[in-house]
Amino acid sequence: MKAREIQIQNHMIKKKPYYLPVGDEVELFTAAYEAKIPVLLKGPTGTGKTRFVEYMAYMLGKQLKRKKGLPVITVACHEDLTTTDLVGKFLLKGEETVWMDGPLSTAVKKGGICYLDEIVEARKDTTVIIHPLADHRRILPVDKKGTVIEAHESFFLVISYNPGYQSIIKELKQSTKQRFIAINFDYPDKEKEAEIIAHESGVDKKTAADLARIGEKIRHIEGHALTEGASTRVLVYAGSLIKKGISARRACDVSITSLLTEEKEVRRAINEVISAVFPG
Ligand SMILES: Nc1ncnc2c1ncn2[C@@H]1O[C@H](COP(=O)(O)OP(=O)(O)OP(=O)(O)O)[C@@H](O)[C@H]1O
Repeated sequence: MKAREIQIQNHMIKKKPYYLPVGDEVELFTAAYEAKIPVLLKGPTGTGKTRFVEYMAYMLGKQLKRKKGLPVITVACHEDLTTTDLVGKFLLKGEETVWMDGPLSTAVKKGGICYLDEIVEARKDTTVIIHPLADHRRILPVDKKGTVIEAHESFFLVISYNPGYQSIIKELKQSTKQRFIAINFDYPDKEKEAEIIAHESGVDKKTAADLARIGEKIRHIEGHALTEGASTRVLVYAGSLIKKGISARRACDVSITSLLTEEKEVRRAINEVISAVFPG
């Protein structure tokens, strides 16, 4: 079998991740976890979805009295992702054929959160594999072995997608979507975003508030010119560079302006926003 690359991260969240709730997402996720209803996180890039999953894994693990939180297995989905990548395959080892679990079957057996990032990128025949796992059955059929795995008590399925990128062809099937509850992620308000920037980058409160103001203003030109506004992530990056001694204008240039668009007019508009907040 041809070697395939699949991006997986499997880790225990040992330290409490910093996460600032922006709405009722913590309560919703906790209730869904307890009711065993899988969760779909929807929202633009860099708005804290991954951080939130890590935070919830830590918090729910504590609730379950697990010292190190729940493990999180993250799979970055792409269009070549197959059910074999997720569920597992037989491998030839010397004379023997051995079975190797995929990330999904590992999480289903051992428990913890399986986070399928950008699920909509995967082909529809791959996504349907999660259907029996995502409803009351909580089972994963392993066709190649002719077996079925019952999900571990603590297994929890979380998927994410960014509606902004998607064409109609790439929409999730209704039969997939309607097995989840959807929690919407968006940019936090200015005050909360400034708090996040200050915490994550270490800049002082005033600089963090200025960066948050830039973020908000750029998002207002978004509708006309940009596919997506400046995310909290890029504002944190700008803050981190400022903290390292780069001038505020230059930091914003390399972490915000140069990334958001190639269009001169739009860049000019972004630069105006930045220079109004950080004049020279
Ligand atoms: N509510 C929040 N609390 C704490 N940090 C946040 C929050 N929102 C955003 N961040 C910061 O923004 C960064 C990016 O967030 P994250 O990687 O979770 O985004 P994402 O929504 O998963 O993005 P993508 O869709 O591209 O994977 C985080 O590393 C963190 O520094």
